[in-house]
Amino acid sequence: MSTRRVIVVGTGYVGLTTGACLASVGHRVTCADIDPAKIARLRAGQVDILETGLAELVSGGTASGNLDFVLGARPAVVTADGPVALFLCVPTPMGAGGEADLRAVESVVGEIADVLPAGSVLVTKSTVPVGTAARVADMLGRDDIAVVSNPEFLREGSAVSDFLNPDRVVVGSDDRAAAELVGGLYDALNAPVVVTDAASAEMVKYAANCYLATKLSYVNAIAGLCERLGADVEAVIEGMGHDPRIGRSFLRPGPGWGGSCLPKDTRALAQVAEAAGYAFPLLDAAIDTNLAQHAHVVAKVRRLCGGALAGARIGLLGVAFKAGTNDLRDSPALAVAELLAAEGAELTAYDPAVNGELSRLSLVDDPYLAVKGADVVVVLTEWPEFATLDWSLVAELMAGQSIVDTRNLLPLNDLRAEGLACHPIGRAPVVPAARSL
Ligand SMILES: NC(=O)c1ccc[n+]([C@@H]2O[C@H](COP(=O)([O-])OP(=O)(O)OC[C@H]3O[C@@H](n4cnc5c(N)ncnc54)[C@H](O)[C@@H]3O)[C@@H](O)[C@H]2O)c1
Ligand SMILES: O=c1ccn([C@@H]2O[C@H](COP(=O)(O)OP(=O)(O)O[C@H]3O[C@H](CO)[C@@H](O)[C@H](O)[C@H]3O)[C@@H](O)[C@H]2O)c(=O)[nH]1
Repeated sequence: MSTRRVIVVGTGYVGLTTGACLASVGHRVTCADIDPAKIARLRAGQVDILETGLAELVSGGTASGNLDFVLGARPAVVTADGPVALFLCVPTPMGAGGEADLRAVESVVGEIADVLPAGSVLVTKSTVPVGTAARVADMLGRDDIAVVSNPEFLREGSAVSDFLNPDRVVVGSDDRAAAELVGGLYDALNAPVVVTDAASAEMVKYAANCYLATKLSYVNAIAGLCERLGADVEAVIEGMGHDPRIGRSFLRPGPGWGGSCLPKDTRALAQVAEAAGYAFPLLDAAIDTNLAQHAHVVAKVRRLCGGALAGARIGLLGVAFKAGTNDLRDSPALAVAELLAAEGAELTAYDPAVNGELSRLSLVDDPYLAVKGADVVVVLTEWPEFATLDWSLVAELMAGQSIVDTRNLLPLNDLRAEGLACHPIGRAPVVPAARSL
């Protein structure tokens, strides 16, 4: 089987990064999307998402002739004059019962089934449950097309760098030659390539994301216990992280994990396990611990407001689900905001990457406007600039003195010096000498 062309369907975080990066290593790539406005903007070199280096790769690819943009998957496929590797990078959001909603995947497969050139490979890069490659092959009904699972592990905010420097490339298919062919598209990246069957490749993605989520729920639970017992989670992480079996990465406590992937993928695997009659209490507990972490942050704020949030003015620093992105999908900051608002708190928020309208809170374009008049300020996203605010000015602007730092980001002694009390996660509060809280 030979493949001359790459087509990427879906130009979001994964699709646009995949298309632009594959073009940058020499492949001839056409990116397709269902959204006409997005295609028009991409043709004009405009990239909507906040990803370092992506706009440059898009303009470089367009200029070199290696990258172009087409409205619709079918029109992109019919222009191909020979076999293609077609990457499905469409959304697989959480369905009503927690399951992965595969309607976009199925819709694209239906759209292209009869026009895919013989000898092509259909690659599922969207995160899809075990068995989807087999189902896609059934839907295609073509024995001249191979289906390969090639899950993606990039993180938002560092998508280009993650894609171009992957820890590994996973390709799975019941047609080994097709899997190797897709693995070969990544040759220029010099990454380890794991070649396996389709079901195992699909499982790798959920196993990895659910492991990461479980690791974070574990560290958040340890942080909660540290608060009760008078230990310092930062020292605990340092002590644990030296053990290479544990590692230092992905061990930061926070307001809970969120984003467009971990919440939906944990729920999807839990749903798959339940449907298979397989008890997976560890995964259920990781999800429940995460919801409890949002509530834990709210309880801290409530306590600092004297036991009731009704009418309290709360300043929020950060609404994105993590620093480096403007993505709000399943943001723990918004989950916390929602709970605070439900108890009657009045919320003003600032995020350096987010503007526009949000329900339940007033979004301002200056951190000092967010803290002005606040009884309590809560840091919810780890933007580095929050660590270097003018604490003297913050103290002057706030109505109260308490800051809840859910990312353990702030310079505790600088805050104390300005008369502010800082309440981190998993470690003792640092309060001004004259005050007792
Ligand atoms: N965001 C991440 O960090 C990340 C990382 C790894 C894997 N994934 C997985 O990759 C998949 C895509 O995620 P994303 O974050 O890139 O999504 P996204 O929402 O950013 O982008 C999806 C794109 O697909 C387009 N689309 C939807 N239906 C279409 C159709 N029928 N035809 C053509 N285009 C269509 C949308 O217009 C949109 O531009 C999901 O399965 C997700 O779980 C995401
Ligand atoms: O030590 C840490 C690391 C992360 N987080 C939080 O965990 C969530 C997820 O963060 P991250 O994994 O960096 O973001 P994503 O971009 O959603 O990436 C995850 O989800 C992607 C989509 O499946 C995968 O491809 C990536 O490998 C996987 O890391 C965010 O709310 C972070 O704030 C912490 O609280 N502490």
